[in-house]
Amino acid sequence: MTEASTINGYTLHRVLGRGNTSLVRLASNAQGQLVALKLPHPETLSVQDAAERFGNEVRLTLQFRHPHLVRGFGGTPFGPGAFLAITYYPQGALNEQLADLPDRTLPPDQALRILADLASALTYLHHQGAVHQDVKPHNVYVMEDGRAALGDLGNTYFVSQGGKTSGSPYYMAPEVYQGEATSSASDVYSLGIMLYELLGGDRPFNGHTYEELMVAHLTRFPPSLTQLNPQVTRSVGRLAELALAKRPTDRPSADQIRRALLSALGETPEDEVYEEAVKPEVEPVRPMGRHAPAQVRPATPPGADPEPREERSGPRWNPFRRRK
Ligand SMILES: Nc1ncnc2c1ncn2[C@@H]1O[C@H](COP(=O)(O)OP(=O)(O)OP(=O)(O)O)[C@@H](O)[C@H]1O
Repeated sequence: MTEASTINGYTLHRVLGRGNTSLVRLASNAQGQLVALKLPHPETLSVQDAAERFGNEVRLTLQFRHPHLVRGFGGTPFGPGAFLAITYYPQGALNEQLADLPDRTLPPDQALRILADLASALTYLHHQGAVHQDVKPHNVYVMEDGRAALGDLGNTYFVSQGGKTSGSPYYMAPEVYQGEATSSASDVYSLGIMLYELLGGDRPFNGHTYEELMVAHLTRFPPSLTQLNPQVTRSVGRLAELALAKRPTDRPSADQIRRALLSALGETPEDEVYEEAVKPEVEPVRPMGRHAPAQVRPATPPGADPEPREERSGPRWNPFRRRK
């Protein structure tokens, strides 16, 4: 590397990836510890909505503490020096790991462990009064020991403060398609889609356009997971059905899912004890859309192909990219 390369005391190494919002670089701190450094694109900082989302991600990542939420080590939410230092996951995001598998399916116990970890992270967020809004493999990181962490808190909001509704069409709950605000139950639905996807090898609802996906989520019932994968037990198949209930009130809570998944792994679920959230040292970000009525901001504009054509052919193509 020839360019001068330190930012806020972190020495920059190679590029790990590039998302809609930021460039992600491998970096090391003064003690030589490797981290992933998220650096917002210049366009992110110049568009208010995107800049606020990045600031929100920095603030909440540093504030929340949970073993299955991506851990933040330091960051600056706003301005030209904005950055976020988080745990480095050598295997990249889960969608990238899945793309490398021949049939996109993990062995059941590995999938159940990842899902139980995500259910645990959601239980914590919901307990804090927050909604994640973007649960999907793109935002999940798995360590070599098989333990998972949920990341990308850019769209996370506290229910008491209100927030702009958003989501990714493949993972978005029926009521959100219908214009309702997101909730803990819509996060559970997104987890249900992942449950289906990780054990069944495909997402339960597909479509070429936003409308097709909306119709599928609102009206269709996918084949049972136990039919798709004989290794899936009836109780886990039933759990997926419940998590994908069309009515939010019919879905289990994240904690009920966590307990059921741990039982499926042969473990005895225990109550979770939470570390206190860290008091933010950074300037609080103005809650997004506080005064605005809940407004659906789907990842794909209505009528458009939900899978961005320009990236479809690449091996790292990611159909869940959020549009700015
Ligand atoms: N902690 C990490 N460890 C290793 N690789 C990472 C990490 N975070 C991100 N990456 C890599 O960088 C890519 C881009 O990250 P990410 O999707 O979080 O970017 P973003 O621009 O913040 O998100 P979005 O596209 O949703 O706005 C990921 O797909 C992954 O390959």
